[in-house]
Amino acid sequence: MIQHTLRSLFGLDDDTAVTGLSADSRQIKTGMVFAALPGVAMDGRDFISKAVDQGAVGILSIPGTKADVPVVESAKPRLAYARAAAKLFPGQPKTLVAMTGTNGKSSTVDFLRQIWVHAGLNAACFGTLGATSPAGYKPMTHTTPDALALHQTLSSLEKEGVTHVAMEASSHGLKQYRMDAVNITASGFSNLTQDHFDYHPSMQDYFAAKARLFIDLTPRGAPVVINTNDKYGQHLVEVCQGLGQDVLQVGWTGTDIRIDEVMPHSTGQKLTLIVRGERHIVDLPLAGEFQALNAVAALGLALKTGVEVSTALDALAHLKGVAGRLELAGVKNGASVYVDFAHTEDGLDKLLRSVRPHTAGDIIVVFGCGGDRDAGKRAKMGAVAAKLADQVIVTDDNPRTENAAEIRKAVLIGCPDATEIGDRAMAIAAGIERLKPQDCLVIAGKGHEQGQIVGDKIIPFSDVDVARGLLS
Ligand SMILES: CC(=O)N[C@H]1[C@@H](OP(=O)(O)OP(=O)(O)OC[C@H]2O[C@@H](n3ccc(=O)[nH]c3=O)[C@H](O)[C@@H]2O)O[C@H](CO)[C@@H](O)[C@@H]1O[C@H](C)C(=O)N[C@@H](C)C(=O)N[C@H](CCC(=O)O)C(=O)O
Ligand SMILES: Nc1ncnc2c1ncn2[C@@H]1O[C@H](COP(=O)(O)OP(=O)(O)OP(=O)(O)O)[C@@H](O)[C@H]1O
Ligand SMILES: N[C@H](CCC[C@H](N)C(=O)O)C(=O)O
Ligand SMILES: [Mg+2]
Repeated sequence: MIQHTLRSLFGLDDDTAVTGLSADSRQIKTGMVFAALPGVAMDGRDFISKAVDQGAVGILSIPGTKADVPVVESAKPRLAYARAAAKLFPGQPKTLVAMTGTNGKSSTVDFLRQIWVHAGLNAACFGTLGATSPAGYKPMTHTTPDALALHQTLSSLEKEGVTHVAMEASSHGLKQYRMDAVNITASGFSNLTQDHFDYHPSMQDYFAAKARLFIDLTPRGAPVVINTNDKYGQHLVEVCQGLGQDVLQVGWTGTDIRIDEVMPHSTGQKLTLIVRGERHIVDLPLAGEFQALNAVAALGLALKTGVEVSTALDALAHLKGVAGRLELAGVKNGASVYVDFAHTEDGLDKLLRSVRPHTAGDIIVVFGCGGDRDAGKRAKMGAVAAKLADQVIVTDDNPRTENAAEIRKAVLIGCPDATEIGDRAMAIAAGIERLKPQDCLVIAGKGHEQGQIVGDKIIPFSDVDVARGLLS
């Protein structure tokens, strides 16, 4: 089957034994087709001879590529690669929702999965946090996996019997055509704020990548759920209406699902929602404005994929928080310690505003910024921390290949009065040490992550485990 599919896809003769496809020469074995893709850091074409030595029987690449084996040329080889991946791993869950936006994707896809499960459906979600389905949990390396891994995942979920799946669409994934062969039923948009300027040359380019989900990948007439608080969301509403999509507007200003009132309390928030013109009160067991916004986006997507209003609202009242998103790590003499994944200026802003109504004393924040990522957000995150927290401790996130002290220095431009403690465990310890009974400590930036990336090594590290260890 694979043989025949690949042979016909790549126009190879009947005698050629074709065994698989990869875009990584290191994975090539006898009989495979090598997709030689020009990339960000390297050029796959530089590895063609190595791939052929290892047994590649065909090459997929851009026009003009030369090799000692047949070459299939494509002006968009990543698109051709994605289409080949979908043919190799056929089968996708019937209802497939893709969620995009700078912040809120992981939370929204998990909330949607929870609503579907509450409605009795065989549902899954995947992205930054890995894949969760009734069969269990599988880790993943990317928010939107490489096309081959993506179609492998979709195919195995469908074989498991999953009928409803929600996935995250990252701007990298969309720009690199990773999900162009995915059969999308509905899509969602949360917001667009500064991130990834190491990869996108401008906000326009970043928006254009996100907008591909709605313009190129979601079928005309399909439901799209958009948070209209966001100015890019408002623009996207016009674009999608122009294209004839079935637009559902949600959020504080949502015309279809509107958050009318929020009453924070000790264990969550009471939301008054106007859903299709009718008023409903939901006790959401999760704190924070951003979690309310993600919950209504998930609600919109659930309604558009066939869940009854009453069932979906009941599911919201039973929602479980997502790992590393405003996760309570513990309490010290009445002071709460939260771990969160805010790693953008807007995320940190929303996070710190979310804990304020629950904090009578000081908000102490411990955070840093990742290396080899958008350097422009560092001082801006520092400034937000200085503005909205009472005490700031700047520490290391994932320095990757950058000098950690230089990253901290860039953050400190925005919060010059902050305390600097490079060692993350020591910074968390200092934050806990400072806590008085009415205070709140927020450890931001790494959320669910189980390791700290230093150079090319991953050192085991979990904010929640470190905080719990220190609190016990
Ligand atoms: C910047 C970026 O998006 N890079 C992704 C991209 O790599 P690339 O093709 O540009 O890679 P490259 O290193 O320049 O190499 C070019 C080609 O040569 C090949 N190669 C390279 C070396 C070799 O020995 N042999 C070989 O064949 C590579 O496999 C690649 O096909 O395509 C690869 C395959 O899909 C991804 O694994 C890789 O993710 C890297 C590891 C990464 O860190 N990506 C992050 C930034 C990312 O994608 N993040 C997003 C968003 C996260 C968020 O939401 O905030 C995500 O979806 O995860
Ligand atoms: N709707 C939102 N608006 C603003 N900030 C949010 C929103 N939702 C989540 N956040 C903040 O962003 C962090 C990450 O949330 P989440 O993991 O859901 O986003 P994501 O879009 O999946 O991120 P990533 O790009 O890393 O995949 C949260 O911990 C929170 O601090
Ligand atoms: N998906 C995001 C996560 C950032 C998390 C933060 N801990 C960092 O390393 O910058 C990224 O890869 O940019
Ligand atoms: Mg995510």
